[in-house]
Amino acid sequence: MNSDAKPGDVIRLAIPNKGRIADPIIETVEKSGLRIKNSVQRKLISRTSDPEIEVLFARPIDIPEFVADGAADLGITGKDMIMERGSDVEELLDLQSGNANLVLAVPADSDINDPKQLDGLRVATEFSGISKKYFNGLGIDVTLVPVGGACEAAPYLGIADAIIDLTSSGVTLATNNLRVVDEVLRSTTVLIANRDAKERHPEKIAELCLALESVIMARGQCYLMMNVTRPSLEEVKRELPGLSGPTVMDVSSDDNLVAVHAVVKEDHLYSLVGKLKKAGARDILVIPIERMIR
Ligand SMILES: Nc1ncnc2c1ncn2[C@@H]1O[C@H](COP(=O)(O)OP(=O)(O)OP(=O)(O)O)[C@@H](O)[C@H]1O
Ligand SMILES: O=P(O)(O)OC[C@H]1O[C@H](OP(=O)(O)OP(=O)(O)O)[C@H](O)[C@@H]1O
Ligand SMILES: [Mg+2]
Repeated sequence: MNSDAKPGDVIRLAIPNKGRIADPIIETVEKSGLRIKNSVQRKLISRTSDPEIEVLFARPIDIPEFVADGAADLGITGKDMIMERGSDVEELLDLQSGNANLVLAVPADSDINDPKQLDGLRVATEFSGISKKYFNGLGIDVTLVPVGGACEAAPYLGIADAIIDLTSSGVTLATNNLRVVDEVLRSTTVLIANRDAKERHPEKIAELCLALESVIMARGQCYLMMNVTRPSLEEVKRELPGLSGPTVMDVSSDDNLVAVHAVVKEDHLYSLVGKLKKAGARDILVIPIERMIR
């Protein structure tokens, strides 16, 4: 057995080795408590803080088939990669990151406003599998022009009348004077498994899902602690939405004082702290939340 061969009882999790979704995925996995031993060197196979789980670093587009054919038990990659490969895998969890839309776009001055107008025309794309299914579903016969990247140049170069490509900020489309005609797919990063892995390791997979979910739930939330005199309590509580209302505790050193704790959205904090102070709160502490399980 070579050094990278997987002993039977170890679960292999494939994650991206490069590209814009790689680091956010590694960060989420590490924040869940599963530390990756060689995440810097990006060795092919890396041990983790859980002796029963190892990580396989791979290209995002290869991860769906690695999971489907058993080279890995689990994987984290983009939904668009899974759809493009048409892999037989099960989605276990949406990591709610790596958001990208796969869109059909045409030159801004084109008279095409409906995909049906592309019948008999050419469409350049890196996503031939998804595009074929999309146009078949619409009953439209187009010529797909496969490209390996920089798809947005195709109409300008005269090799296609439209493109199907990813967009997130919209800068590439705008820069290349391209206009969206239809949305083909909304992609996020997802945790996937093959059926065999789900049957052999139900508890470990459930444990990993819960750990990852706790990181996702905690995103954008923070923990507030403050002291409030009893007469100000009602006014302070009115300012605190919280998950299930704030927690109020007696302060042993002072009968007139209570401690108030609450989970609040980080983006409410800027205006909230001033309102709480005005309502009578003091000694206000803001603490980041790493994980949250409802
Ligand atoms: N512009 C983008 N915005 C958001 N997500 C993107 C974008 N481009 C690619 N992705 C996502 O990154 C994942 C991997 O795609 P890909 O391998 O092309 O990565 P990349 O970051 O674009 O790297 P590369 O530089 O090799 O193109 C896919 O799931 C895809 O949805
Ligand atoms: O909406 P935006 O934020 O502008 O991103 C969209 C661009 O990102 C991807 O290209 P990438 O930069 O990954 O190059 P690639 O085509 O070689 O993958 C995609 O193919 C688009 O061209
Ligand atoms: Mg890319």
